[in-house]
Amino acid sequence: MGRKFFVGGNWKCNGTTEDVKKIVSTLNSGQVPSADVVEIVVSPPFVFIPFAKSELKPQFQVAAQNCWVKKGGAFTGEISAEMLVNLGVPWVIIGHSERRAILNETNEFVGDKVAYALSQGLKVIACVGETLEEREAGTTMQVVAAQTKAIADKITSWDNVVLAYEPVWAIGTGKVATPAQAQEVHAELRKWLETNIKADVAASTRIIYGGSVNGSNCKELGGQQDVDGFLVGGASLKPEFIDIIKAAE
Ligand SMILES: O=C(COP(=O)(O)O)NO
Repeated sequence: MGRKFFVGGNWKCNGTTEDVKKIVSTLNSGQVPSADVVEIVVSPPFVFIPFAKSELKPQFQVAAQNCWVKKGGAFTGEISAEMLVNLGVPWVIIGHSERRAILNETNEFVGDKVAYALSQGLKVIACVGETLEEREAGTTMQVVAAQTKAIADKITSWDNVVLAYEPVWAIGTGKVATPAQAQEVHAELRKWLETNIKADVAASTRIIYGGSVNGSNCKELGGQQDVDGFLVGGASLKPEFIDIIKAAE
């Protein structure tokens, strides 16, 4: 398979300058596996990106949590992909369920954002995931396939895309998906890529899980054949994030 394990930390809308200094210090002093074993990307709020990027050890890459859908300009409040590239930020998270739900980001808008970010040279963590209602209705795969298709329809290469499956009902709830639930959807997503894109894209694309990952559940989740890592929220703000990264071993 040869997919390098990938652990992302999504700090969301959290932190003060003091908090960030503490998190950076904890990460820099953590004993993590080597860069040929695990790829680590932490995603501070925009305002802390320059500090975090300058203070973190090189093994900790930095991501933005979003970027605008086209070239910058008269879009008050937005941050453009060009600005992130100019800052030397290599990654961006796009399509997080909180943005889909709260800011009504549609599948097509997310697809356009992923395409534009890639076109500017950014690497993208693209998020998909179903709500509890959608899972209980038995429509999980239809939902995440439609979300993935909306991205696939707009891009020409998956080389710089990591797909994050984050069931909405597991985000911030403590109700983590079981390893079997995660593996089932990851395997279906990989099959979707094989059927609709190309076999080598399916084999090489990292599909990571997010939703209440912590130091206790990460090992079993990460041991699933099609779980290539995590996108961690709450626990990425705590020292246990180092333990989660070690699940790569
Ligand atoms: O939203 C998440 C997961 O958040 P939690 O780990 O806090 O469930 N990742 O992007």
